[in-house]
Amino acid sequence: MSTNDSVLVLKVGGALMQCEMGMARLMETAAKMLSQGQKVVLVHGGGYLVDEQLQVNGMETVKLDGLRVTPAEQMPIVVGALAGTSNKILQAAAVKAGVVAVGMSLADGNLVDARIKDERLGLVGEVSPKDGAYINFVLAQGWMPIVSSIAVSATGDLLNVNADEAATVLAKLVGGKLVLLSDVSGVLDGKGQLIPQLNREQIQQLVKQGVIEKGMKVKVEAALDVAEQMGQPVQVASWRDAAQLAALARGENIGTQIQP
Ligand SMILES: Nc1ncnc2c1ncn2[C@@H]1O[C@H](COP(=O)(O)OP(=O)(O)O)[C@@H](O)[C@H]1O
Ligand SMILES: CC(=O)N[C@@H](CCC(=O)OP(=O)(O)O)C(=O)O
Repeated sequence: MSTNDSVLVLKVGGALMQCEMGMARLMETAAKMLSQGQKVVLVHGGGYLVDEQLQVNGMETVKLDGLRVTPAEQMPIVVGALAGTSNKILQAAAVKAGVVAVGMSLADGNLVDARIKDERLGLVGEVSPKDGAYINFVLAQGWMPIVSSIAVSATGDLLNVNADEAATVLAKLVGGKLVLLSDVSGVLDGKGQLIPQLNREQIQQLVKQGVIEKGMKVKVEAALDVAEQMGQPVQVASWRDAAQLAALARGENIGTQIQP
């Protein structure tokens, strides 16, 4: 697959939407990159907001290996929190920073193929890249797509896709460089120290030891899939860290490099 260095696919975790300052800093970084001609796709999660909304509605959060078990009765809440509230909160922050943002989901413009991932997870989707025309059109205007991880299957079911997996598929679709920004500075070792680089073997070892778990396990496995398929490192870093964002804007590597 060809790689176009001028597209950066940035994924942000849901905790960002609870931090005004974090959103402002991220959008200022995006505005700077866009003004330099860098194309940016922003993919977002919103797991925290989904948890909160489920609780308010008297429903339970159940996760299997970092993925939300999504029964049909929870779907309206999941879609509202991700494709609605989270997407629009980020769009508002983008507009405030002077970025022209186009809010969308994986269901728009034939971007992906989506199917049920595993019956045990309910309406959780697995996606693969399909047609880049829509997102490439948006990018060609100098606009920033802000993409939620809600997809629709060929049979018309709404599906909940893990946002790290959504970001990997969009990175493959646009041939972009992938950076996964979470609330931790990167992948941490058993002592809480940042690990600068990881390959498949090291990841398997750390997962086995229980050092990499839950959401970070999903993230690192998604990153490894892209790194191996595209033959380029994927970065796992933090949106909280102003120095990392500044380095990102300068085109430097930040956080943990997941190596092909
Ligand atoms: N080895 C690890 N290094 C860093 N974080 C880890 C590790 N293992 C588990 N985690 C957890 O993974 C979380 C990040 O994954 P997740 O919550 O899915 O992030 P996001 O919502 O930002 O995508 C961290 O906040 C941390 O609690
Ligand atoms: C299937 C699945 O787990 N979907 C995720 C989608 C949101 C997400 O991934 O949010 P973060 O990036 O904030 O974790 C969920 O429902 O929480």
